[in-house]
Amino acid sequence: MDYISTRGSAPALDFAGATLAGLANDGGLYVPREWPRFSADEIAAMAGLPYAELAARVMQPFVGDSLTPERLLELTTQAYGRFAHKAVTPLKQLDEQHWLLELFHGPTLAFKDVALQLLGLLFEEFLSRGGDPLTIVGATSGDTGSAAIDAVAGRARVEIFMLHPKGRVSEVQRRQMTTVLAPNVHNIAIEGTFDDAQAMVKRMFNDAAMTDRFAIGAVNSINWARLMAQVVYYFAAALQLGAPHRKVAFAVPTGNFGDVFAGYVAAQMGLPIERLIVATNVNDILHRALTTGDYSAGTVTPTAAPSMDIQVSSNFERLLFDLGGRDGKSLAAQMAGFEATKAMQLTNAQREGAAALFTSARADADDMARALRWAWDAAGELLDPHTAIGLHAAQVAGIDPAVPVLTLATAHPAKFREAVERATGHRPTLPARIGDLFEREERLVELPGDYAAIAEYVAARAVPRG
Ligand SMILES: Cc1ncc(COP(=O)(O)O)c(C=O)c1O
Ligand SMILES: N[C@@H](CCOP(=O)(O)O)C(=O)O
Repeated sequence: MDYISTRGSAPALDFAGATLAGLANDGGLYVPREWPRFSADEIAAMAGLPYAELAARVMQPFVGDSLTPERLLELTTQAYGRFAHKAVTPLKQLDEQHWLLELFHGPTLAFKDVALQLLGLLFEEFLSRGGDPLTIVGATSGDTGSAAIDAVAGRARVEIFMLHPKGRVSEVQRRQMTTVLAPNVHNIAIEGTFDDAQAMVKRMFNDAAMTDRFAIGAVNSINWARLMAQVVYYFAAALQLGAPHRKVAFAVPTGNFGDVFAGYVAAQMGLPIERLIVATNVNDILHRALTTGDYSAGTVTPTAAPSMDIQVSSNFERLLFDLGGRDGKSLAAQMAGFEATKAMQLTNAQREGAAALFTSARADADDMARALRWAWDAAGELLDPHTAIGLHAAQVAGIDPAVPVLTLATAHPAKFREAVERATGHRPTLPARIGDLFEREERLVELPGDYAAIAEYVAARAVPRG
């Protein structure tokens, strides 16, 4: 399997190359040249596999020759061995139609661990084969940061620089990043929003002054390997509810469009999915794009679901590429227009293609609080605010009552204790493994939201090529 850029002019790479490269050097995102497809019989044969085995089975076509099947299974076994639940991503039933797909049993209590625990091992594996040391530069609105740091802290030949928007992540989220004191971890709080941080990260991948000196790598979902690992839990969940003989729908709290794009990939691979419900908070660019075709970024409004306070959704580009006939040249022009004006219109093909599988809904603060209360009162479940937005969307999407709807529970409620307590009157407790988080020492620097300042900081601490 090789990987091509959504903007059509970067060199194609194999899986190991695309994993280490992160972003393509034409500014595009890597996608597999074609979607591998499983038959219904092949999917049926996956039922009952332990998670690590299912993961290796689903991911092998994407990995190609970069890892043997035996080595891939060793890595998935190691990655998912650190999860606190034996099923890794268990299901919980809320009522006759609605289910939670719990994705927060990893070390940092958010769905990001599912991919990043594996990605840390993939980096180690591919770097052990030679090449330059890796300088990871990432942006986080709260959860990617701690999951990526946990995955690479202390690993040889990797430095990680993680940018978060100062004051716009929860205290638990910040501490989960800043209390990791390994020398290869560098936390940077910037003035600005997640979008500002993400734009600076992407700029660094295209800054020859940096890329000539350093091998810049990505842990955000611009890195294809992130999404590949997330495809697995769509299979795991659907198989438990009767796939491939029965369709299910998924409601996905969405920001950077990575998680829900993984669902789209699962559908392309043959998993029967009724609908993918894109749930946004008031930062609703994706809801507007999917309902009206208008993809235009406004200013970011801080909410109680801060990890979704995003207006520029990186992975939407992957969807537009696929739905637009995989024409890199015309997508490059469309994205250049968006980068210049922060607005673009979807083409008819993109709109119609998206409408065939995606539905969307937007939740304001009241909708979110109502969903939190409903889950607590009706099912005795404390949700986190992001999951509550997903549940709201699941409940208003109008899915046929015969079709099970799974809401992706993307974070543990304890990461957002204040918001959960405000809505339900109940304060979730931190799981024992991070029970002492508030006693740990923090280390971070504060920098202006200015590319030159960030690049200078990284260049002074990263390990050069060679
Ligand atoms: C808890 C939580 N839910 C949902 C999302 C949105 O996921 P995505 O950016 O993949 O759309 C994020 C951040 O990415 C998150 O941290
Ligand atoms: N919500 C994310 C934002 C970054 O998204 P990513 O999936 O592209 O890494 C976060 O928590 O940091």
